[in-house]
Amino acid sequence: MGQQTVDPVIAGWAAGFRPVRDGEYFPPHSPGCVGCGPANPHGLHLAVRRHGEGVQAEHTFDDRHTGAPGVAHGGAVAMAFDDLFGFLLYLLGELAVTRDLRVSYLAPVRLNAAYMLRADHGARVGRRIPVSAELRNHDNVVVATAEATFVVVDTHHFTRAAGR
Ligand SMILES: CCCCCCCCCC(=O)SCCNC(=O)CCNC(=O)[C@H](O)C(C)(C)COP(=O)(O)OP(=O)(O)OC[C@H]1O[C@@H](n2cnc3c(N)ncnc32)[C@H](O)[C@@H]1OP(=O)(O)O
Repeated sequence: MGQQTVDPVIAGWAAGFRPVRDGEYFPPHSPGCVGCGPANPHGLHLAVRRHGEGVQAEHTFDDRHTGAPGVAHGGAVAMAFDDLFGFLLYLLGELAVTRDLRVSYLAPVRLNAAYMLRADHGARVGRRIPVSAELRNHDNVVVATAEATFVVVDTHHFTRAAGR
């Protein structure tokens, strides 16, 4: 590393994740994370908690994430899923990144309405971790689903990506 400064967020990930009890909220990936960071004014501000061996979040998309009038942009919905998957890593104790993400949009996701997100992981195979998630409306109807493959990386992946 020499004289280079290690990003404190990456250093924190490298130090490992603290245990989180069932029902407890996780810390954000970073203060500026567009999915969950409280300091990002453009972000979703997802608040994610442990639910058994999975994770869940209540979320309301707002006008900042408009696609068609009154409807959440599909990219914003995909971002919510992708960020939610990132919290499964806290449970797994692995550093990993999204290699692919497939979203099925089954019904429009309305703005300013509460939804429930839930994600679970499968068993790691090689460096691959399969994950899946659902988005349900207040009537408990599934309006979108997602599947992704996360690939396990080491901290150098993030320091390289950050140009450090
Ligand atoms: C706590 C940490 C929180 C982090 C923040 C979370 C935020 C939310 C999640 C994100 O937004 S992550 C950011 C978006 N993703 C990226 O920026 C990743 C960009 N891609 C890469 O850097 C590389 O492609 C990657 C590190 C993922 C893989 O490159 P490698 O050269 O290291 O691996 P390789 O391509 O050889 O494939 C690794 C494994 O994945 C498998 N694989 C590759 N593509 C696949 C595919 N499409 N489907 C299934 N498996 C696949 C491949 O067969 C192999 O399996 P095995 O290890 O079992 O042999």
